[in-house]
Amino acid sequence: MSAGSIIDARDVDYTLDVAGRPLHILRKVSLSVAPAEVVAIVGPSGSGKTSLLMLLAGLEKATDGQVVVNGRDLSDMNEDNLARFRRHTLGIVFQSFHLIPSLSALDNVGLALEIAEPGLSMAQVREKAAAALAAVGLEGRLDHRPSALSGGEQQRVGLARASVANPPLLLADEPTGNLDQKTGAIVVDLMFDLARKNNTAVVLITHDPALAAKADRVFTMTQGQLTETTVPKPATASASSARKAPARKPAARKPAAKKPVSK
Ligand SMILES: Nc1ncnc2c1ncn2[C@@H]1O[C@H](COP(=O)(O)OP(=O)(O)OP(=O)(O)O)[C@@H](O)[C@H]1O
Repeated sequence: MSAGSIIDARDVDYTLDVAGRPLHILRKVSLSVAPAEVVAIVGPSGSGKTSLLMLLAGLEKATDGQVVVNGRDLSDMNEDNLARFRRHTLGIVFQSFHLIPSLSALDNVGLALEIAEPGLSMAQVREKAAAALAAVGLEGRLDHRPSALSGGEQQRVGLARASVANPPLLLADEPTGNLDQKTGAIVVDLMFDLARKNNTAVVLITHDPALAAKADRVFTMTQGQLTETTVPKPATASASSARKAPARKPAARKPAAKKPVSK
């Protein structure tokens, strides 16, 4: 395993038992991501991208191989430890935002922070949540509920919520899937800028090669196999791959009738 990686997945197989037959979703997938590195995964629908993200989040277990995130081998962890790991290590950005409709933008973000850092006072929670929303340009929308926000604004709230506890890793599954192209590009720029400023690693899943090209490295998933892709950098992309990752402190999808095939 590479020393100091935020993600080190090695030879990961993920096979489901569907109606008594094995469905091989991931085959010998390996992925190593450095702290503060921004990577994108593209690939056709059904190729296994979301499944890989689920394994990295500890929401599904690999059938074979090893998934190590932030130094923790996820296959060894029970549900309590996995929940704790997720609270302190991950921010997740979803395609359909998943904001709580009855709560304001501030409270959506504040609630996530309270869960991640239960020791904070209400004043600290409000202050940090407001700062996270200001960091995504929503300082004027703190009291707005999701229904009063545009799609792009809702996804910015989702981004503020995912990053408010300053996790070392952001996982984003098609975060622009419900946005028009221009708004999607703005949200991805914001996500990558924020991650680079906070030294947060990102795994972005996207269908859009132009968005993927903004990442430090791009991978392609094809029929459950992951390969690194050489992508010419757009002239305006930040050259963050040249940046030295500084030391930092460590910090859902188809519910399904399925069960992993045991090794
Ligand atoms: N719970 C499940 N039961 C049966 N098949 C599943 C289940 N979850 C995933 N699959 C299958 O596994 C394959 C990979 O799915 P996955 O969602 O990981 O692909 P994806 O690349 O993220 O696709 P998309 O881009 O459309 O979201 C697909 O063929 C999918 O139908």
